[in-house]
Amino acid sequence: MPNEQLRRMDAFTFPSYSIDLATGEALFDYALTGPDGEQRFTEAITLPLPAEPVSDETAATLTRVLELLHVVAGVSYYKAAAPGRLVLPAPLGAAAVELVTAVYTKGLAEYAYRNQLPHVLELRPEVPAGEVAPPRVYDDSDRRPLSAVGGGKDSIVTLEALRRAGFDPVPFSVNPNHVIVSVNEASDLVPLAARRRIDPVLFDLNAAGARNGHIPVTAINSLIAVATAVLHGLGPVVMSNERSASDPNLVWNGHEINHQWSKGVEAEGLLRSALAEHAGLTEPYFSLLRSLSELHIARLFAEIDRYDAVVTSCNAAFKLRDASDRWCRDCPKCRFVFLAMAPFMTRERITRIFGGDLLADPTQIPGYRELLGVDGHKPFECVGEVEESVVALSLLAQQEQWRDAPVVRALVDALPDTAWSAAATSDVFTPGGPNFVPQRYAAALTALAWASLPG
Ligand SMILES: CC(=O)N[C@H]1[C@@H](OP(=O)(O)OP(=O)(O)OC[C@H]2O[C@@H](n3ccc(=O)[nH]c3=O)[C@H](O)[C@@H]2O)O[C@H](CO)[C@@H](O)[C@@H]1O[C@H](C)C(=O)N[C@@H](C)C(=O)N[C@@H](CCC(=O)O)C(=O)O
Ligand SMILES: Nc1ncnc2c1ncn2[C@@H]1O[C@H](COP(=O)(O)OP(=O)(O)OP(=O)(O)O)[C@@H](O)[C@H]1O
Repeated sequence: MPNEQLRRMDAFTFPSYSIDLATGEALFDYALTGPDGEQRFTEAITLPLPAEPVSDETAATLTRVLELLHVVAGVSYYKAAAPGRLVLPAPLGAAAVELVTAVYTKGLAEYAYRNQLPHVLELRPEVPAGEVAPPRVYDDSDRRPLSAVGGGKDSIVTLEALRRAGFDPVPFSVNPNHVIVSVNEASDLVPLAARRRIDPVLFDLNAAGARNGHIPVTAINSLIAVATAVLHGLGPVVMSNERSASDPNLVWNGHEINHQWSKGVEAEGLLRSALAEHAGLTEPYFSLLRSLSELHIARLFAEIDRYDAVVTSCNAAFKLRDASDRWCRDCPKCRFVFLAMAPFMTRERITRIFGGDLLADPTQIPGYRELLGVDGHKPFECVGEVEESVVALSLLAQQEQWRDAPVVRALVDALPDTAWSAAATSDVFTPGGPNFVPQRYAAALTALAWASLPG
């Protein structure tokens, strides 16, 4: 469909969805509609099948989770045109509507900002009138957790914390690539995987210049994980989303723009409430690392060495096409994770993990100046707060192995005195902020956190 016609689309709808319990394949249909006709899309998500056929009760709970997933996963296609109307397929309760509204507004905020589409931030779904039958209540809280694995340091810390505390986690990923497969192999745990196929029509439209941009992918992966947990009779989905994921990159037209919105604590709370209301799940989903800073997580990761040869946090390795093999060593995320891990590792170890030493390379200085708040705003990437970068730098400046590295020297000279005094009183190693970690899981993290304390 030509681009001009896409731009005239006035509504986004959700014609149907289906699940085949014999194959695990769910098909989600979407449509952009307007005066020139409609553009249809179908996304296919294949859940891993359990050994035994599922009961009617489980199938009913699964259906409820998939109803939420159908609506949430529509963001990828909505964004090709960003019409003014979002027309939901069926009545939903208040908590589910709140989730959907936030996913399409706050979750698409970076997209709205970059494409200069302020109406997206004000979008309100049209919800068909009617009652939603109450779901069966499903208490899953004491079952084996499903631990989402993204191949980076954060999910490795969670997996190890759960395992060491005796929770017997099941690693889970959507479309595991070679990095995730290697991380799972290194864990020696038996993983589950779901397949997600975005409609290729979207890529054709993108290539022809359709509207495009960032989407809240964690909300989608999270609901796929919850659906898998339900199907396999497992317990809560445990995520590895950190404290700083809740902090915006900037404010535009009075709205917070957060690249990581669906990793933040607001999204976590909304998802939990919607799953409780719509699917009857009592303990569906939480982030074990919610109260920790990225720097704190990096310190915990340094205590674990079994994944050194495989861990990869660089997003370039997770592209659907033309992915890098591991760390690209030239993006904000590589720069930040290197800076965050360096204070807690030997220079030889971190250079081995990354395949190079970023702090020895002066061409990295401009990128690091952004991370340290000297230039520009926090990059649109999964990176920690400026304060965390400053604290990491101050730790490096005190270490013989790092203090003369060209990048460390240049950055120390570039930072104003006020930054150093803020770093001196920083609470980056003090867990804090709201979280949804159940009591019995909180101890898992505390044990790992204590193990990493110096001395
Ligand atoms: C890997 C990556 O960072 N991709 C972002 C990149 O997309 P790119 O075109 O370079 O490559 P692909 O990821 O292969 O995407 C191809 C197109 O498909 C669209 N798409 C992809 C996944 C999906 O679920 N829906 C889609 O519509 C995508 O828009 C491309 O047109 O740039 C894009 C535009 O900014 C980003 O949207 C891509 O981000 C992926 C969705 C992704 O998986 N990113 C995560 C690594 C990521 O950014 N995670 C955030 C958390 C964000 C959140 O709120 O959940 C983080 O870790 O901070
Ligand atoms: N393909 C995936 N399948 C399932 N969960 C995923 C996938 N990719 C990321 N996640 C989960 O989404 C959350 C955010 O991902 P993120 O990339 O920040 O984490 P990570 O890979 O563990 O660590 P890092 O921040 O070092 O990259 C984490 O809980 C992660 O486990």
